[in-house]
Amino acid sequence: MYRVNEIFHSVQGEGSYLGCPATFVRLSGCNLNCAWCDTDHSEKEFLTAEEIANRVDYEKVIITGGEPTIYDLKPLLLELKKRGKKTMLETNGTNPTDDIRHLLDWIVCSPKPETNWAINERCLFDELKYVVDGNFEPEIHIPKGIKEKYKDRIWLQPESSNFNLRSKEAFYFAMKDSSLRVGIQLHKIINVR
Ligand SMILES: Nc1nc2[nH]cc(C(=O)O)c2c(=O)[nH]1
Ligand code: SF4
Ligand SMILES: [Mg+2]
Repeated sequence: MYRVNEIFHSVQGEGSYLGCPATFVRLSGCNLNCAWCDTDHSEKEFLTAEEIANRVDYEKVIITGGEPTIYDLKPLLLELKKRGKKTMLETNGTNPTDDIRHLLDWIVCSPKPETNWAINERCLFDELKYVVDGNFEPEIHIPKGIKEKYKDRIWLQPESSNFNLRSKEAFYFAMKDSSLRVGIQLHKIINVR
């Protein structure tokens, strides 16, 4: 059983798949407690893998939270793959993903200040997303090897409560280091889910 906050249909508002319609599965609970956490991940429903998969309408499904890797995601991912879904995960990078990598088409890792932007050595991913929050410094907080390996797939996302100022910071960071990329949260700008 999974503790679920919400299942909704929207458009990916962040990262490489920006603009793609997708079903979002927001699992409840998180292993961190970030100061600027903007997400309600309280529990609303208890659902089985099959019950969740039955509610996924779009081909793309984004599993998010909270922190989805606090669950054993295998049963859910197997159920989604059985239905031919393209599976995507949003994780804070603190837990391994190597054991579920083969069941995921895309993994977004978003390290957090709460852990000093650490990434678990068994956390495999396809792209990185850093929130530009006034404390984040690319030169200090992004490991050098990662910068080279993930060039053009490292998103700098302005923190939304101070969007104009943080966006400008993100611009300057990217202009100084061309492996970085300025991102947005489209859903927040247009105020949809
Ligand atoms: N539209 C939309 N795109 C998103 N991409 C990542 C989200 C998340 O909360 O993990 C999210 C979200 O909550 N809404
Ligand atoms: S990792 Fe994400 S969901 Fe968890 S507290 Fe931090 S911002 Fe919120
Ligand atoms: Mg969000």
